[in-house]
Amino acid sequence: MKTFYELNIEADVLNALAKMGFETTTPIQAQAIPTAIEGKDLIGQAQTGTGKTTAFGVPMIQKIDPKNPNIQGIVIAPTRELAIQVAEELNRIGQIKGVQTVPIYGGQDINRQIRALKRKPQLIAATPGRLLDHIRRRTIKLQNINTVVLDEADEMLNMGFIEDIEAILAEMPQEHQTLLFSATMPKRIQLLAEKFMNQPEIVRVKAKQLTVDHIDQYYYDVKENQKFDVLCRSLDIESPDLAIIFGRTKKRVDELVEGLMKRGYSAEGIHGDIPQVKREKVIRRFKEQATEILVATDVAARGLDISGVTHVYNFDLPQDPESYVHRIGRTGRAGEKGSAYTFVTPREMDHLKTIEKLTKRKIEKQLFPTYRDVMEGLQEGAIEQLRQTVWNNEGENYREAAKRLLSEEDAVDVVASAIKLLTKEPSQTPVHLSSVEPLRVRKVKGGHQKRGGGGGGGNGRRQRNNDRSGDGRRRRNYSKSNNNKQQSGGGNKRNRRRNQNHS
Ligand SMILES: Nc1ncnc2c1ncn2[C@@H]1O[C@H](COP(=O)(O)OP(=O)(O)OP(=O)(O)O)[C@@H](O)[C@H]1O
Ligand SMILES: [Mg+2]
Repeated sequence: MKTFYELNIEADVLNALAKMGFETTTPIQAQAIPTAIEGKDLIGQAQTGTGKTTAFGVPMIQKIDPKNPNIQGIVIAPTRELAIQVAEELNRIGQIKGVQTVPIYGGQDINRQIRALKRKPQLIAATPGRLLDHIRRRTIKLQNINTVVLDEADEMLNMGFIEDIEAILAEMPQEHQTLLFSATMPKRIQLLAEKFMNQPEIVRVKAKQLTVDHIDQYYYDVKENQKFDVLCRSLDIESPDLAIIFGRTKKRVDELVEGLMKRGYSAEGIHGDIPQVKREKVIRRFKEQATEILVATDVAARGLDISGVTHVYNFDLPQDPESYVHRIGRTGRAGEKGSAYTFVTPREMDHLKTIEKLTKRKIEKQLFPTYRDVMEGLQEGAIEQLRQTVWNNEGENYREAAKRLLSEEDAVDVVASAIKLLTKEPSQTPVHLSSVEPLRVRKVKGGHQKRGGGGGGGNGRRQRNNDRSGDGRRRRNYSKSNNNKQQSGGGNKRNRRRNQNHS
C-alpha cells in the first residue's frame, strides 16, 4: 500500500490529507493521482466507496494558483446533494493551501450563490442545470478553467444530461484537462467520452467484481403484495444502524415512508419533488442518525457518502443494472461491511440475471423471515438486554422486590413476563401500497434503454419546475403512535436506540 508521500503531492495538500486522517492511499488514488498530476486526461473507474473524490480532488487542488481570483476548476455532479458533498471534501483537501470551493446547485436561492461567488472561490462543484443558469447570467465564467471533472461520468454522459454537458464544455477554453470518474463505465459511454477528451489514460482498478466484496448481497423472491411485510420483518431481524431503501418512483417513496411510519419506524424520504431545503434537512438528519431509514429514488443512488449505513434495500429493482451497483454502494464504504437486499418478483428474475452478469457476482437467494422468525429475534434481543442488565449489576436496588415477587409467583412465569414486556411485538397495522408493474426493459429510439420513471437526477432543467412543496397530499402525523412504541421498549437495536433518545 502506498502513502500519499510517494505521489508527488505538495506539502499543503499532504498536510490536509493527514488532517483528514488519510494515511495510506486507496488503489484508485495511487494509480490516478500521479497520472492526473502529469496533466493527462483520465478516465478513472473504481468500485464504490474507494475514494474517487480524493483521487480527482488532490490533482485538481494541486494545480490551483491560490492567488488567482478566477474559477480554475470545476466538478460537475448529477445530484444536488452530491455537489454539496464534493464541495465539502474539496474544501477539506484545500483547507491549508487556501483553496475555496463553492457548491452551485438547483433549488437554492441563486442570489445566495452569487454572493458566495463574489468571494472568489477557485473551484466550484455544480449540478449542470444551475451551472448553465450562472453561465448565461455571466455570474460564472469558465475562461480560466484548467480542470474539469465529471463525477459519476457515465451518468453525466447519459441521455438526461448530455446536452447540458455539451453546452457547458463549449464554454471552456480549448486547453483544459478532463477527468472522468465513476464506479461504472459502460463501453458505449466510454467511447462517447473519448471523443471530447485528449487521448485519455484509462485507469481501472483491477477487481474481479464490479461491487466491493465486503457487501453481502441477497435477494428475496417475493410477490409484489408481500414486499412491504417482508421489508418490515427484515428490518426487525436485521436491525440496521442506518438503512437506505430504494423505491422506483416518487409516489412509491412517499407511500413507503408513510407505511413505515405507520408501523413505528423512523423513516424519511428524498426525491426530486421534495423542496431542496427539506431534502438537505432529511440528509442531515439521516447523517446525524436522527432518522434511521432513508427512503429514496435513484436521486440518492450515486456518490453519497454517509457513514453508518449498514443496509441497502432495493424495494424495487432498478431500471439499469449499473444503478444496482451504485445503490448498494451506499453501504460498505471505505472498507466497512454492509448488506444489500433486493426484492425480486417472479417476472423480474431476468433482470436479476442481468445484474449478476454485469457485477460478475452471484446474489444469494434468502428465504424471507416469517413472523415467527421475527418474534424469536426480538425475544433474543430482549433476553440479551436482560442479560446485560444482570452482568452490569444494574438490578442491585431491585433485589428485594424480586425476592418478594418470587415468593408469590412462579419464577419462569416472572421471567417470561419480563421478556414479554421488553419485546416490542411488530406492528401489524395494515399498509397498502399502490400497485406497480414489474420492471420491463423499455426500448426507445436509438436502442438505448430508457431510464427509470421518476427516479431522476433531481437537479437542472429536467427538474426545474418540479420543486413543488410536496404533491398536494398531506402526510398524516403518526408521532403519537410512534411515542407509544418508543416507550414500550424492546430488545433490538432499534428499540434500544429509541429508548435512549427518549431518556
Ligand atoms: N485514503 C483514504 N483513507 C481513508 N479513507 C478514505 C481515503 N480516501 C477516501 N476515504 C474515505 O472513503 C469514503 C468514500 O470515498 P468517496 O466518497 O470518495 O468514494 P467514491 O469512490 O467516490 O464512491 P462512489 O462511487 O460511491 O462515489 C469517504 O468517507 C472518504 O472520506
Ligand atoms: Mg464518488
